[in-house]
Amino acid sequence: MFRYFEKLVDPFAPRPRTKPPATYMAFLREEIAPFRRVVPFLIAAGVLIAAIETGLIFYGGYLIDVMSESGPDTFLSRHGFILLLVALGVVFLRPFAIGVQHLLLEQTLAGNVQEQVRWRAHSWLLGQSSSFFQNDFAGRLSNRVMQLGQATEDSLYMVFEALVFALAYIVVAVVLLAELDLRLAVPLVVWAVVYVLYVRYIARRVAVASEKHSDARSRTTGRIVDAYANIETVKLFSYGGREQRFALTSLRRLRLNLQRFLRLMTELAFGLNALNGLLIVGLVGPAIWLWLDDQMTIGAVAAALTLTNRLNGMSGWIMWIVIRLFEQSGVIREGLRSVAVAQTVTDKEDAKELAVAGGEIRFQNLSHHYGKENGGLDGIDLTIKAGERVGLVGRSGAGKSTLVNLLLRFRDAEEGNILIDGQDISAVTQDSLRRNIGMVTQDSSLLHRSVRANLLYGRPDASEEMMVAAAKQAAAHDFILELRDQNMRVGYDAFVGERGVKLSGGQRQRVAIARVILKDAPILILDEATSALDSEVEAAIQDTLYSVMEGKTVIAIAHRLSTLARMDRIVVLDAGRVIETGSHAELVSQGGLYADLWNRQSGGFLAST
Ligand SMILES: Nc1ncnc2c1ncn2[C@@H]1O[C@H](COP(=O)(O)OP(=O)(O)OP(=O)(O)O)[C@@H](O)[C@H]1O
Repeated sequence: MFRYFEKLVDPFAPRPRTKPPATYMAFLREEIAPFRRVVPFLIAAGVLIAAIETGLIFYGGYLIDVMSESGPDTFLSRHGFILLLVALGVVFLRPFAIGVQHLLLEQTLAGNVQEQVRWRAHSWLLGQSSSFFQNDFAGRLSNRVMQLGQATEDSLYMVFEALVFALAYIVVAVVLLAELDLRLAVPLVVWAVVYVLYVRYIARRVAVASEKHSDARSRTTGRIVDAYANIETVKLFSYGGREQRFALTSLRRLRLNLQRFLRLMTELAFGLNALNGLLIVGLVGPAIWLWLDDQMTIGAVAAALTLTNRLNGMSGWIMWIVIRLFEQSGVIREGLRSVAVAQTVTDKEDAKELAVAGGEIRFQNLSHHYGKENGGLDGIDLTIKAGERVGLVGRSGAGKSTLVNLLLRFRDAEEGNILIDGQDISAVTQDSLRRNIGMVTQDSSLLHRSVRANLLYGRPDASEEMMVAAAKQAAAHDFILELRDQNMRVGYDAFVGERGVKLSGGQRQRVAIARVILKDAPILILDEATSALDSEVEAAIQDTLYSVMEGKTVIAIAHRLSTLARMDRIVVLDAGRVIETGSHAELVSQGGLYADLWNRQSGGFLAST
């Protein structure tokens, strides 16, 4: 039975890739949408339970009156049947209604909506551009994704468990009181109105305080995660507890925000109880007065008394629920600041798959200044022929990585186009673009998964033999076989640590090279791909890389010019512009920047060619 209710909704069902709504209500509406079949039943169950509860109170008053009127002799014959019906209702109907309500609340709603929100938010964030992630803490983003799920679940749960019940309770209570005497319904209506206004006043302040508190919490998480993720830099440079002080500033702000929030709680406790005092006096007073005047029975007074007691207890609970609701609305708003952000690099609606025949790459009037006046790239016109191997050279900051990042569409260029085999990369799907490009970087980070999972990342369908062959080509097979992690997984099954930290830089680079060999994409980008290798391994891998380059279009970035020995052409960038292009020999004889850089590097391939 549980499983039936748990499976009523599929939280991971595919959905259109649109930006999550940025406002609180629209967001909740969207998240509740998959549950729309269930909502009427949830509301019906809440109303039924409230009607039974209030009905019982008034029935209690009625029972007192019947008992005092009829006495023990005639009580059962006059009233036995109704009593039996009520007893059956209490024993069967009430638990049944509450049971169904909770199956829908816990199994269907709470059990699914949290992960639904997180899954959707995470999927959306994965589609954000690199600059989005560069501008934020990974810790803060993940905190927001996790909190968003929790807060949404909490909010919807409270609405359907408590608010529906409370609303129905007060409406039924007003109706039944009016049945007894219209004058008794008036104080309850007045109280309910003042109560709602007061709750609104407090809750709004709670929402603001909660958003600030939640923001401070995410910021603190961001700082803490950032410190852990860069623990070596912290240890190297953070003398005299500087990092601790940095975290302390955040924690102080967090505490201040929490204190502001808690002040509201105290204010609330006082205001609420003052209001409840007025309800007790306002409802029971008139009831006694009506009884004195012989206009009301003892049973009715007893019912009014029980009702006020119950409302008294319930109002605190509801207030708490409403406060939590607004608190969670603050958390949701804060989360949406990261999650409901439009993606800047997106596939066009009619985006096609990139079809690579030869792999010609053409940069046309390409400029990108990272939103600034200058820096980055400035009017690049460059064509790399199909199958050509080009070495990209330039001083640090010349724009080499920018060019590659634009080619990979990690960002969209501010001006100009990039064409691969005549197809503008902004008009094809990002998946198909990146599927056709293999890349090894200076610091290829690996995912904290097994070596096998990392190798197969670019080609999940590769066979074991293909994978091992690629590892052997990259001179990685032998050291992989010797790997062992703390969970005693060995070889290709061993985990590599976050970002691959458990491997040496050279080992990481070899796994990255094996991964690219396995991926076998027609375009290859090598960004200081062998920089972490010792010269012996590097020489071996260079040979492998050259054989891998066969038939591919290659862009190789290197500071050590000797590694570009066998490139077809060298392109020199400076301050975001192409300033020289030609073969090594041509450029050396030109006596420009390249010749300058070359002369400063001792050794080199001139001797060996
Ligand atoms: N995310 C960014 N936001 C703003 N400016 C950036 C960003 N990345 C790079 N830049 C700027 O763009 C220019 C080119 O940087 P890029 O990283 O492309 O140079 P590079 O030639 O690859 O340098 P290196 O050889 O040191 O890796 C630099 O002035 C740099 O400050």
